[in-house]
Amino acid sequence: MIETLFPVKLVVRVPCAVIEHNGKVLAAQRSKALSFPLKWEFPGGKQEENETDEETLFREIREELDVEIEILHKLPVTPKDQGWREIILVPFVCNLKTYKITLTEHEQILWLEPDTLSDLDWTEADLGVIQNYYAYREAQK
Ligand SMILES: Nc1nc2c([nH]c(=O)n2[C@H]2C[C@H](O)[C@@H](COP(=O)(O)OP(=O)(O)OP(=O)(O)O)O2)c(=O)[nH]1
Repeated sequence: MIETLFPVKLVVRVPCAVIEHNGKVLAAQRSKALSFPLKWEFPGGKQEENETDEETLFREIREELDVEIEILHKLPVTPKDQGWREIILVPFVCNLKTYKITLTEHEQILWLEPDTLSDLDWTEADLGVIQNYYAYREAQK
């Protein structure tokens, strides 16, 4: 019998935050030292075992920005096949509950007018998040 082996693809769930404040949205630039160096992303990170999406989000935002956030809305999940693994971005539109941001991992952050988000060089998966965020904003009007 001929057996075909299908390698199991790693699936990585990554909750992330589209943080709104005073009409602007926070974009974070990945560090030079990480994968996707200097690309822009929404802060967040990989889910750990036994965490809910929300628990991961709050933990990662505390770790990366040292702030507390509240969730306003869950956007559609955005999968991105990276060949050897699949990233599933789980984006949440959020507000700040505390305001003093201290960066621990990112190169820099920018607060952008929503319309100008797509001017930055985002990771590929984020392009879908931005489109879904625009659709959410349209539906709010
Ligand atoms: N937090 C976040 N990660 C994103 C976004 N878009 C995107 O492709 N990613 C990818 C980058 C990372 O590979 C992964 C998040 O992992 P992480 O931030 O917890 O850790 P990492 O850079 O050390 O991950 P790795 O690539 O080295 O495995 O998801 C995004 O908008 N936010």
